[in-house]
Amino acid sequence: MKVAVLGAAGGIGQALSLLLKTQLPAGTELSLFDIAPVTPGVAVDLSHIPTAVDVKGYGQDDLDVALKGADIVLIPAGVPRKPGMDRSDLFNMNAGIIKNLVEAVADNCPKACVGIITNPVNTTVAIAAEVLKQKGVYDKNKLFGVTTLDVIRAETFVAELKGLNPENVHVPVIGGHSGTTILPLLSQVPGIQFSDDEIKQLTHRIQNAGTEVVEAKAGGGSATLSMGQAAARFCLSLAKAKQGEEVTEYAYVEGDGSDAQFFAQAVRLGTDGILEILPYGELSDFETKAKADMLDGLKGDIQTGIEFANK
Ligand SMILES: NC(=O)c1ccc[n+]([C@@H]2O[C@H](COP(=O)([O-])OP(=O)(O)OC[C@H]3O[C@@H](n4cnc5c(N)ncnc54)[C@H](O)[C@@H]3O)[C@@H](O)[C@H]2O)c1
Ligand SMILES: O=C(O)C[C@H](O)C(=O)O
Repeated sequence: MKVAVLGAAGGIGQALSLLLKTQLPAGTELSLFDIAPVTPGVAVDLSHIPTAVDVKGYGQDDLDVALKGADIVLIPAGVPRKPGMDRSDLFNMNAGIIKNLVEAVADNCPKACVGIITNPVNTTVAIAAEVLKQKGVYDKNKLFGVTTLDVIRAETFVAELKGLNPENVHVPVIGGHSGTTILPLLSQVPGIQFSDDEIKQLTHRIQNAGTEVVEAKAGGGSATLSMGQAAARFCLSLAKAKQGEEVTEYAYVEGDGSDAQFFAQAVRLGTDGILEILPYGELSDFETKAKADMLDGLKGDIQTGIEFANK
């Protein structure tokens, strides 16, 4: 199996690559690409860790070879937020980066499962889908916006509030990946009841957790370490699924369009990507209203991506 990370020298890229070097199955090739000149050095550094994962680093001119034959591609390439910015403010910088990188994915590894981390995810995933369609290789079962960070945050915050071990807490998070489009389904957390106040406060904290990190880093970027962990979890699930294990994860994917063309939901993964998008079940009144209130915004974010890719 070959796993490629595009943007591998960045804050997320390095954390993710470290976790993948130590956790991917033996025999995997880990291919690191970034335009930053340090990239081959990051690969040499990681290559001294004694696991049977073979790391190679590629710079600026070697995108094609970095991607050739990859089974899984993770893309955290691009600019992060600073305080005062919304994720959508990153569109001008990151849209073109995603377009170029996904074109190369289509040319070099058209059958790969692709996880988009670069913000604004609500929009960059739509760009990626359009680019893959233009290249005639789009498979909606293999394109994912990585929203795992929303899930691990929700589980952490619920566990903190209720004094539980976060490993035993499971919180569905649906919708998109920005502000109110992030919709935790606290009514569906097994075995835990919340007061109305707790629901309001937790929902707000989960929706604003990215901003919490951006403000705490005070101009030094956004979440990198927790995102590295989240992306590694998602990638390892894709890898397990490729090897025949059935795994369920949440991700922002193209489903039946009943909410929006792309929508984060639980997906059952198999050897060829999504086997099944699982229904999210019955929502509480609070969640039903929150979903209704955010859908137009999410659809607008998606439309922005479609228009960008087709202009
Ligand atoms: N999906 C999520 O939940 C989530 C979470 C955190 C951050 N993000 C997003 O991930 C992105 C990266 O964040 P970061 O903190 O790692 O940023 P960073 O600045 O630390 O790293 C980004 C890396 O991308 C590289 N890069 C830029 N253009 C490139 C190109 N054309 N090809 C290859 N590499 C390129 C840069 O050289 C840099 O090394 C941001 O857009 C951020 O908003 C998403
Ligand atoms: O908040 C950001 O800009 C980065 C990321 O989307 C996050 O949720 O941490």
